[in-house]
Amino acid sequence: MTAFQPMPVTVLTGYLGAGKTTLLNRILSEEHGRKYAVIVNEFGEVGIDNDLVVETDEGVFEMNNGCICCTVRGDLIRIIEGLMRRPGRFDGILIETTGLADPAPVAQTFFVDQDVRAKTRLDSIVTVVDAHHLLGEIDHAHEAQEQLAFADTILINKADLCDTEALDKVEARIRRINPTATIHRTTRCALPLEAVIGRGAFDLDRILEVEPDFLDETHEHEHDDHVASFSLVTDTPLDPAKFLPWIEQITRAFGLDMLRMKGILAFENDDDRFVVQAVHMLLEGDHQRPWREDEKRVSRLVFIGRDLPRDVIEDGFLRCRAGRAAA
Ligand SMILES: Nc1nc2c(ncn2[C@@H]2O[C@H](COP(=O)(O)OP(=O)(O)OP(=O)(O)O)[C@@H](O)[C@H]2O)c(=O)[nH]1
Repeated sequence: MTAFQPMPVTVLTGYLGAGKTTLLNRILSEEHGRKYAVIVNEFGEVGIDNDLVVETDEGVFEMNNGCICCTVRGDLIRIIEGLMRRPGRFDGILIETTGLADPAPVAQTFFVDQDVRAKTRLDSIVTVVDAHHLLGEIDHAHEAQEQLAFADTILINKADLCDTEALDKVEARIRRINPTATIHRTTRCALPLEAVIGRGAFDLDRILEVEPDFLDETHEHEHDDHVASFSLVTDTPLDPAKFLPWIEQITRAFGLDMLRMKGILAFENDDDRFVVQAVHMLLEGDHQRPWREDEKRVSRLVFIGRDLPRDVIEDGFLRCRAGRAAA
């Protein structure tokens, strides 16, 4: 009989659009012979992330009812307890938090809840950074600072968008917040998996230095009240000739305040799902995979930003439906 081994848990965090899902998909796609249970939490009423994560044997557990660090901690505990009743099915748990989550309460769950604590071991908090946007954001985004302070491993991602001098500046800023974490520079989160998984890197003593009340359950934190999310949904197919120029225009016009946009779209006369994403003004779009027979061809877009004009954006979006007059 083998001795009981607590289940290793890796928390993937990082500000909006930094590359957490990209890293998660890399971990899940690599040939390593291990199986991971995945928990994804996102900010916004319409779940999109679940659809952007590659297929896994165990499925993806979604928590969309709020921020993982606030209202859904009870859900997190229940999901983990449920997973622990399926021993032998997987080798580790990966948790992707929303870009607006403070990782402290997530990490705290693995120490203050007796049951979870007995069965799991927090292996590492990995923080992904958008090298292109970090310096513009960090002073306004309290969550981004917390995510860096709590990390034991940091990926300075999107290195392809910066020169060495800019990356050095980003690294210097990160070091002011976290002098000890292991830092890697990456493009599309490409790095050997051993750099992020199974390192036993989480160090409670260091965390208690950063946050002396870490183990105190009443620990409070605040979110930026101006950051809000809304979702747009339609089951009428969209006309790409209208939608693509419109979304480019929206991204240009509102890019400064638009922290994140992502969507899964059904275009007219197109059997493939189209995924569109933006982080501020950087926009990407591509076909993903064919719509399945049993899937409703619904277009969903989620916007997260500071004081974005929902009515203007919604009006423009609805005008992109096939057969409607353009804006
Ligand atoms: N140029 C460039 N783009 C990247 C890189 N890594 C990720 N992206 C793109 O950045 C966008 C956000 O990536 P995600 O992996 O979805 O980021 P995320 O942190 O999961 O985003 P949220 O969970 O929505 O906050 C996508 O359009 C990616 O294709 C990179 O290294 N370079």
